[in-house]
Amino acid sequence: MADEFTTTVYRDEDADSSYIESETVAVLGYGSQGHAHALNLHESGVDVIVGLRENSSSWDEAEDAGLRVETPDVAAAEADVVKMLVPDTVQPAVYEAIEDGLDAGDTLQFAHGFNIHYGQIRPPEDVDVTMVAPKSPGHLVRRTYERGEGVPGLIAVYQDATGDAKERSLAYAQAIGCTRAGVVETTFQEEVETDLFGEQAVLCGGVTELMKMGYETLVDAGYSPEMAYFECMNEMKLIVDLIYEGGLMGMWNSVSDTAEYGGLTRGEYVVDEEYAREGMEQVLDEVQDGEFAREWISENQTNRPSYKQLRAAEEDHEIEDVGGRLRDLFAWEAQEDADEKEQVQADD
Ligand SMILES: NC(=O)C1=CN([C@@H]2O[C@H](COP(=O)(O)OP(=O)(O)OC[C@H]3O[C@@H](n4cnc5c(N)ncnc54)[C@H](O)[C@@H]3O)[C@@H](O)[C@H]2O)C=CC1
Ligand SMILES: CC(=O)[C@](C)(O)C(=O)O
Ligand SMILES: [Mg+2]
Ligand SMILES: [Mg+2]
Repeated sequence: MADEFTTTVYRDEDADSSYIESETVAVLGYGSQGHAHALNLHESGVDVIVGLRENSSSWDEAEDAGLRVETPDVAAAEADVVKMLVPDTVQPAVYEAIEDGLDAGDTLQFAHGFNIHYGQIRPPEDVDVTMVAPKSPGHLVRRTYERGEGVPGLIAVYQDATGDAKERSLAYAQAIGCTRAGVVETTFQEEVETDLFGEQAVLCGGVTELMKMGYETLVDAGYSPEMAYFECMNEMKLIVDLIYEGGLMGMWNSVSDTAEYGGLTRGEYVVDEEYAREGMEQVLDEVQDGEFAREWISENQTNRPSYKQLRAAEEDHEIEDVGGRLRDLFAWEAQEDADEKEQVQADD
C-alpha cells in the first residue's frame, strides 16, 4: 500500500493567471462541457469566442449569455487557445476546418484525449497540445463554479512547443474553477484509458446494468415496480453521496448494520471475483489495444446503427417509464416543500 500520497494536487495558489488573462480562448462547442467552460472562463475575465456551426441551436443561447459566437474556423483563427469541446467523434472533421488558424505558439486543448491518443488528430509541432479535463459532467462544472466552488480536474501535456504548456494548462484550470477543488497531472494515455474504462465498466455501464437487473429481479418476483425503482435506482444517489463524502466506511457507517453485513456478504454473489473481474479486464484490454476506439470510429462512420438500437432499447426499458412518473411526483412534492419553506421564512 502506498505509504504516502505521491500525486501532486495543484490548487489556486499553484496557478498563474497571467498565462491566460491576455489570451483569447476559442471554445469549440457549447454542450455539456462547452457551455460550462465558456461561461466560467468569461466570468473569470478571459476573452472567449464560442465556435459553433451557423445553424447550431446553441448559437442564440450562447449570445444571450453575453458570449461572442463565430464559426469554428473564425474563432480558432483569432484565438491563442483552441479548446475542443465538440463530440469526440466530430473532432477530426472540426480540426480539419480550423487547423489553418493555428499559429506557432498557440494551444490546442482537449477535455478528453481520445483523438490525440488514437491518432485521429495529428497537430503541427509548433503548438502546445494539452488537456484540462474536469472529472465531472459539464453541468456540475458550471453549477459548482457559480457557487464559488469547483470540480476536480486533470491536466496533461502531450506537446510543449512553448515551454509553458503546463503553466498555461494550470491557468486555464484555474479560470474554469478546477483548481478550487484540486487538479492532478496525468498523461493523455492514462486519462483516455482510465476514463474509457471507468465509464464503461463502472460509472455508466456497470452501474446501470446492476440497476436494471436489480429492478427486473424484483418485478419478476412480483414486487411493485415503484418499490423496485426506489430500491434499485432512486436510492443509489443517496448511497453514492455518502461514499463521495466519506469513502466506503463513510457509507458503511451510515447505513444499518443489517445492510452492512448483507452488503459485505452478498455483494460478490452479484459482482463475483471470477466473471466480473474477467469482464473488467476484457473492457480494459479493448481500450488499451484500440479495439473499442476502432469500433466506435467505425460506428460513427456508418451512421451509428448499434448505438441507435441500444439507445432505443434503453429508452424503452420499463424503469424509465416508472422512474419518470415517480420523479415528476417527487419533484412536485419537493417543490411544494421548498415553496412552503420560503413562505415560512417570509412570515418570520
Ligand atoms: N460530457 C461530459 O461531462 C464530459 C465530456 N468530456 C469531453 O468533452 C468533449 C465535449 O463533450 P460534451 O460536452 O459531452 O459534448 P456535447 O455533445 O454535450 O456538446 C457538443 C457541442 O458541440 C457542438 N457541435 C457538434 N458538432 C459540431 C460541429 N461539427 N461543429 C461545431 N460544433 C459542433 C454541439 O452543438 C454541442 O454544442 C468531449 O471530448 C468529451 O469526451 C470530458 C469530460 C466530461
Ligand atoms: C462525465 C465523464 O467524465 C464521462 C463519463 O467520462 C464522459 O462524459 O465522457
Ligand atoms: Mg470521465
Ligand atoms: Mg468520458
